[in-house]
Amino acid sequence: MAGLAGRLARRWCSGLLRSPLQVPALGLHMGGPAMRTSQKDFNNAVNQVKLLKEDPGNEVKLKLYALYKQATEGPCNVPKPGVLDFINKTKWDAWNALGSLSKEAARQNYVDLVSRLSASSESPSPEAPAADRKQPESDTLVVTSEDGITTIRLNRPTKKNALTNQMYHDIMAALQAASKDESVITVLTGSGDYYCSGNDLTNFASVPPGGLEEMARRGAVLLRDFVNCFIDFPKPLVAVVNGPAVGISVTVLGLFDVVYATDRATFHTPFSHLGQSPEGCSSYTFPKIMGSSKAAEMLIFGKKLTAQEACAQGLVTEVFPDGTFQKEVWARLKAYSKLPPNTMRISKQIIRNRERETLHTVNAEECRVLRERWQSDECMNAIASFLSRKAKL
Ligand SMILES: CCCCCC/C=C/C(=O)SCCNC(=O)CCNC(=O)[C@H](O)C(C)(C)COP(=O)(O)OP(=O)(O)OC[C@H]1O[C@@H](n2cnc3c(N)ncnc32)[C@H](O)[C@@H]1OP(=O)(O)O
Repeated sequence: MAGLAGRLARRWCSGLLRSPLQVPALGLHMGGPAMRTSQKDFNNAVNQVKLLKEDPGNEVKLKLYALYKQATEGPCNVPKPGVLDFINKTKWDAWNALGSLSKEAARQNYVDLVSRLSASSESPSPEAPAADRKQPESDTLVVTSEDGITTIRLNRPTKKNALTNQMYHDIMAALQAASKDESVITVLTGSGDYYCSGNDLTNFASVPPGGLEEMARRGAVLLRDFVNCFIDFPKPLVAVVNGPAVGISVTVLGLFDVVYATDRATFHTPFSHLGQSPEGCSSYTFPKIMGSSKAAEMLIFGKKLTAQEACAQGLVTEVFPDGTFQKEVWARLKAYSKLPPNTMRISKQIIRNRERETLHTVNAEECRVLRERWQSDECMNAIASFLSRKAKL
């Protein structure tokens, strides 16, 4: 929860430490019983925050904000912002979470926190980076090439490998590079216990100046380009599904040549729960792979399949016991990578080329429909529910 709150708060937090306008004025009545922390200590701490050498990160800034409000105004006493007012709601939640903490205790906590921050900013420890420091975007995707196999690894395990907008771009770039490199097989897999939890729902949290309409337009362009990269990928493409898969990470599987899954994996396309509609060409590939009624159960009703069920439906090529999954799969892929590369590429083309145009048409149509869905109340309410932690799959 705190991690998500911090992310949502990034925009307003970014200037909090520097701009006095964003820190409410002091000079409040701070009287009352004997206090361990004087008003002077508190005022000093407020000034000290602005002089910190290192950005303490959004989580900490949110904590500082909440303690400041509690110390100066007491328990949260303003109406809760609407669910779609993500930023103010995040701030309100942080303040409200302090409950009936006294002004004195809040002031003390604020001063203690600032003193810890000042100490650590004086002697930074490279071995112990701040837990909430943002990783460089490039770390969320790791691309390696070995034994004729290029592996694209989703590397955001703490967020179940949810796909940020940056990751969509990075995956497209990685696929472009893999299509031209020396490797013969390309693999997509995930780090940690999940394969991928689908689109990062906070992608929808920062609405650009053009409003919801512009956000939906941009999303549709990005989605179309992303899926096109899978449709046009020229070499054998293998998914090594190391855990549960959700949303777009499931739908594009219909565009892979082979899908290996651990028996821990599940396959879930909860579009109706999210007020969204199918993408990744699944409206075409899933009925073709598993028949229209099984596809409907997944894509309309959001039925989650086990790995064995997905294999029985033809979406997964083979399921492996989790304990031996990595060993067995990589041994097999290494053996396949010794096969003649041109022959494999040509075989893929003859299997896929016939329907390539159809897939592009399907992709464009799915993106057009989604663009409308993203502007619907059903969709916005579902996303707001997830972001405010009321809903989870
Ligand atoms: C260019 C745009 C293209 C869009 C294409 C359209 C794509 C559509 C889709 O992909 S639809 C599917 C969207 N995904 C979801 O709805 C999944 C939402 N996540 C969950 O329901 C759950 O997190 C879970 C079931 C995947 C895992 O539950 P659990 O094991 O209990 O873990 P946590 O919920 O505690 O998750 C840990 C941490 O990760 C964050 N997180 C997980 N998934 C997402 C996500 N999809 N978007 C954003 N954040 C996600 C979760 O919030 C936790 O964060 P925290 O530690 O609280 O900060």
